[in-house]
Amino acid sequence: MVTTSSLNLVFTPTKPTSLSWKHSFPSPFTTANCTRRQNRKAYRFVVFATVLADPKPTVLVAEKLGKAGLELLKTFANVDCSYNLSPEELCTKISLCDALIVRSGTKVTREVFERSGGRLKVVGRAGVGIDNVDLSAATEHGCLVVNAPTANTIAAAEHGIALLTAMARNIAQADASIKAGKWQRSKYIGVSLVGKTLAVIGFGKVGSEVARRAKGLGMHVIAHDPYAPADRARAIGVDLLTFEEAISIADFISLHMPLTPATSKIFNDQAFSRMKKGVRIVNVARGGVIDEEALVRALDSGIVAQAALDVFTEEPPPKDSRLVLHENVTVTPHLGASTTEAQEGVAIEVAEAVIGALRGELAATAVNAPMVPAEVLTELAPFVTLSEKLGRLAVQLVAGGSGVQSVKVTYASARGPDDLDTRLLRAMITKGLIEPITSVFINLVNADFTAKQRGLRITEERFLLDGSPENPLEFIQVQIANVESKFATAISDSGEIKVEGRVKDRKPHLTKVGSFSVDVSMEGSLILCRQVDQPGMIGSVGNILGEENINVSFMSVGRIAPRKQAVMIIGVDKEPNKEALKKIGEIPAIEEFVFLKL
Ligand SMILES: NC(=O)C1=CN([C@@H]2O[C@H](COP(=O)(O)OP(=O)(O)OC[C@H]3O[C@@H](n4cnc5c(N)ncnc54)[C@H](O)[C@@H]3O)[C@@H](O)[C@H]2O)C=CC1
Ligand SMILES: O=C(O)C(=O)COP(=O)(O)O
Repeated sequence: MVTTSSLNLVFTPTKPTSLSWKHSFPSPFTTANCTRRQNRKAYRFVVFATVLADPKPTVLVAEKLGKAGLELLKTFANVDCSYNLSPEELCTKISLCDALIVRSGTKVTREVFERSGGRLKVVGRAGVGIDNVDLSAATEHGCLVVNAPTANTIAAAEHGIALLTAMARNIAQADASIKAGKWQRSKYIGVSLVGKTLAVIGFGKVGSEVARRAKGLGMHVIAHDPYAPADRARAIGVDLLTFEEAISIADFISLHMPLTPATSKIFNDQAFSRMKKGVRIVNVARGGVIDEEALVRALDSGIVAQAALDVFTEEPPPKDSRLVLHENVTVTPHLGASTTEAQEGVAIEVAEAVIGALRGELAATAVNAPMVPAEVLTELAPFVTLSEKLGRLAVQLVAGGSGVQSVKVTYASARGPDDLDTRLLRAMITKGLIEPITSVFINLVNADFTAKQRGLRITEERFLLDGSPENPLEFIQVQIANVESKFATAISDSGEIKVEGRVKDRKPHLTKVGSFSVDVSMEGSLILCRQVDQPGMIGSVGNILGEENINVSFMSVGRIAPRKQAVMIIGVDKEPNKEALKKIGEIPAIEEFVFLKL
């Protein structure tokens, strides 16, 4: 039977477990008018574990941002507002920045991430569409991308309705004509909206607000959105139809989907050929969802009677663009989000998200990382620390040249799989496994990507325990298969390096090494020894460390049986020098030992 005894020789108080990174950026949420935001239920999780050299991070604001957002940023960071940078100027500046804030006018390309030299930690998009940010490159570089998805919804919807009504009544054309000295009342006879069918393509935040408003104008509204829940549409009195059905029965079509490979040029010759002759189209989404040349053809042939466009494939569009100059086309220069209210809103939304991310927290607007709700995170916090330390410990037990390829993580919990989100834990185990052996910086954003790139296969297993699921987890076990260990004792009976940990008093504890049960708090550095169990062992090692003035923070001995093999784990405040380690190795009863940094 394996028994455990544990002995705390010198108690070293530990810092409370903190999920924010080790840098000490002050909280920006200290002024009275920010308390509402502070109290708002935010989603938070660990993103970065770097210590930034400058006490204040630098945020590059590359496009005009609302004043309230800038003020908020300035409470926390050095803010560099440099608008209209050329791509080369952006790439040059970026290596000096921890965060970048953009709107739709800046292309955040792979080169931007490459040239940042790893310093860029977060890109904030002060708006919804993130098609101007190379998300794959961001993820590969461990750079978080956040957006401001809610604050401009109403502005975009109102602009959609403004374009719809302006188009139907020829407002822009009539305005231009009267300013040119003409009075053409019969030329600008419009069409009525009441009773007409409007197809909303993309029934998300903006699309559903457009639908609501169009119903108020007496229109019959239908929608197409492959991912929208039918009950949400029903609640607004909108029928969800297929793309073909929706575009073929509509008198008006309003576009509100994101630009993705699937939606790129979805409005092409074929789509236009299915529409009712004389259909009218509004686009406040992205220019790229329309094949603009096909739209010109459809306008020329009369299939499309009118179009009202806020967005273009290329922005600004070429001065001689046939589409823009077409007499049946009304255009605005990407003004959907441009209201005073929306700009203040997105500025605050994005500033909060960027500050949160730089502080090691994250608002609910991460685009390239999973989100963990605040209450779940509070519960998981000590397990997050445990996960990273288990990974860090396990990989240091691997003998050089073994090549870690296959890692199995077992989560023992009384909770069902739906009640336990392990993405954060897996990311932190990955971080612990990879960071000690490379110069790669790992966070929740790039953990899975980096593991995959390095050929590291991490499988997860749940071990369902009986009993009350009060604690999210009972223990976590990390096993590395097909490797040699520099501490043979760490190899379990089934042949893998195995370490297991639990959380006690919200602190991570190592509770198993190989087949030996132990119990040590996982902090500082550890010396793991295998010896023949006999009196005086703790004293012998303690004396050697004492001579070197090394504080021992705790000790734990796990043994198979009295006077048989035992594992002794000693926590030390600093790394013993080579001489001291050699002396420990020379204690006759010690069969093997290893020094590990947590
Ligand atoms: N012109 C402007 O200034 C503004 C433009 N926008 C753009 O409007 C669009 C919508 O924004 P939100 O409503 O906030 O986003 P959202 O994410 O709430 O809604 C987008 C909807 O499109 C749907 N969708 C995805 N693929 C689709 C497909 N193939 N066909 C039909 N629907 C599809 C999604 O299921 C989702 O419901 C985005 O492209 C955004 O960038 C948003 C704000 C301002
Ligand atoms: O939020 C969006 O998706 C928009 O298109 C708004 O773009 P903007 O921030 O005005 O450049």
